[in-house]
Amino acid sequence: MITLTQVLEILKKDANFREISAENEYYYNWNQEVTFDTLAYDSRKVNEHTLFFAKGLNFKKDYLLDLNAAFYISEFDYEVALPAIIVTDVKRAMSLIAQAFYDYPQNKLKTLALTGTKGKTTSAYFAKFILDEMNGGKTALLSTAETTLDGKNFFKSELTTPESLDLLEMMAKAVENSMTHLVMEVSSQAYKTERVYGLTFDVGVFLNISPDHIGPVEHPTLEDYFYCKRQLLHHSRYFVANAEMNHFGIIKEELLALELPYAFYGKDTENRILESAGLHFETTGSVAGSFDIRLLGRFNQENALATALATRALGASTSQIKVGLAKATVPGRMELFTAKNGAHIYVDYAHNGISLENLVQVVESHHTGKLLLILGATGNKGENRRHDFGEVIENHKRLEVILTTDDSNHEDPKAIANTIASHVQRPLDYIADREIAIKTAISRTSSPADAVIIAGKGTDHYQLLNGKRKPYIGDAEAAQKYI
Ligand SMILES: CC(=O)N[C@H]1[C@@H](OP(=O)(O)OP(=O)(O)OC[C@H]2O[C@@H](n3ccc(=O)[nH]c3=O)[C@H](O)[C@@H]2O)O[C@H](CO)[C@@H](O)[C@@H]1O[C@H](C)C(=O)N[C@@H](C)C(=O)N[C@H](CCC(=O)O)C(=O)O
Ligand SMILES: Nc1ncnc2c1ncn2[C@@H]1O[C@H](COP(=O)(O)OP(=O)(O)OP(=O)(O)O)[C@@H](O)[C@H]1O
Repeated sequence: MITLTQVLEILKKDANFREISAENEYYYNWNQEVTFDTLAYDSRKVNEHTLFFAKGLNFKKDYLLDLNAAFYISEFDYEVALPAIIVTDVKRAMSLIAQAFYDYPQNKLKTLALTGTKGKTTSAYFAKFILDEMNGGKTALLSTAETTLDGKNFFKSELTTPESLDLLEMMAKAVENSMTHLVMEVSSQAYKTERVYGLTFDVGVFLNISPDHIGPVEHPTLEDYFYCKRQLLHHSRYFVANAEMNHFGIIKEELLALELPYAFYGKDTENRILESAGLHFETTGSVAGSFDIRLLGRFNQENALATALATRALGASTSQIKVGLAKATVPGRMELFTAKNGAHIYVDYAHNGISLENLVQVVESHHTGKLLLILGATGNKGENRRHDFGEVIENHKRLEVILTTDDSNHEDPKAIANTIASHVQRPLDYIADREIAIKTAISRTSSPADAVIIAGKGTDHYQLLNGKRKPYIGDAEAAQKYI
């Protein structure tokens, strides 16, 4: 519960309050106390005691007409019967009011936030497995792949970082469920749209940066994308950063200016990977030791080192880090299945050129036999991926490729496949049905030297076709069905 007095205090303190607008008059104070028992940003989820947030690009005045709520908060006076609290920034207001409404759950959890272009989900799972070793399974997790608020039940997330209202409600549930730690991914959009406004994390991690999420609905430029991600530096008590990432210089300068305690990793720092083999690596520095992980690839060892440093800052011992990392699996990221003939089937979420290149390189270096690739490209978005995928296939002549459907949406999957194939000199197969494509690829393997890479969908159990999500068995399930 929260009162109108508390709401106005929060907004005034944040220099976000403009006025209350009611019945054609403006007020700085309201002479009657009001108690709100729910907060909502969806007009379909209100009651007469709700404080409603009118926000969003697609918000319509119609949602407020005849709305049975107590007050609404907005940047815009819609001049409707319902009294309005007018603010300069509704999303900031939503975050701060939600924190008070849920009694500041962030202060009752030790929080670890991860950002970066690649590796957030993988590192978030690594961190959860390590912290679970330390706290006996009391780590809540908010990731692109899955969310858990009790450490046992997992559900699929809609956004990488939820809207502040949902986020604070989830944090409060985690506290109610006796969780002691929360690991979460913080996307650049979260900072751009104030989903984490007013939150400070115990540990922040910056994994890497490369051009991504640049476009009309996300970030106008790489500068904006990077700047938004760097906001995590300003909202962490301790920071871990990859010294090998692009533009690391400014991160270092910014951290020094903030006088924040930090750990850097990568060459030319004390925290380095010394020796690295398939699933084993050795490190030097504050978490020196030898570690095993279940995911191939040097970048996953870097994710593991970043996570080791971050969880160390939260009190994890080297042995807890070792055990956690050795146990960690990540849904849809380098999931490995072994066929009866010994061939390895890799299911990975890689859905752009860079990720696919990394993935293929890793698998190629571990398999001397046949290398099959199941791949499609999304329709009506990321069109340049078709060219990038073509380049990867062209660069790796050993790949035997079966092109297939991957969220073709309003486009023809065959036409998408033809565009990928147009960038490749050799012929590629095409099987529209993704499950049959997977079955076919597995049937073409014969020994442990062979591998099938199923790229793109990761944990998705749907195909986006003609604007609708149609049920799909899932890559991992299809792999297990036919091995
Ligand atoms: C830019 C942005 O933050 N967009 C998110 C935001 O949209 P918005 O605030 O503009 O709201 P909107 O969808 O235009 O809808 C308007 C409002 O009308 C309300 N409504 C609607 C219908 C009705 O009858 N009554 C009503 O009140 C809705 O509840 C909503 O509050 O709030 C919506 C939920 O309230 C999100 O679904 C939406 O995510 C969009 C769709 C999205 O996909 N965002 C992506 C770009 C994103 O955030 N991605 C990052 C990941 C990036 C990464 O991988 O690194 C993420 O964190 O997920
Ligand atoms: N540190 C890394 N550097 C480069 N590539 C990586 C790294 N970690 C993971 N990848 C690759 O990127 C893919 C996505 O990994 P993951 O889901 O962990 O990242 P993410 O940051 O959550 O991604 P997204 O923002 O696309 O959801 C993996 O399937 C893997 O191929």
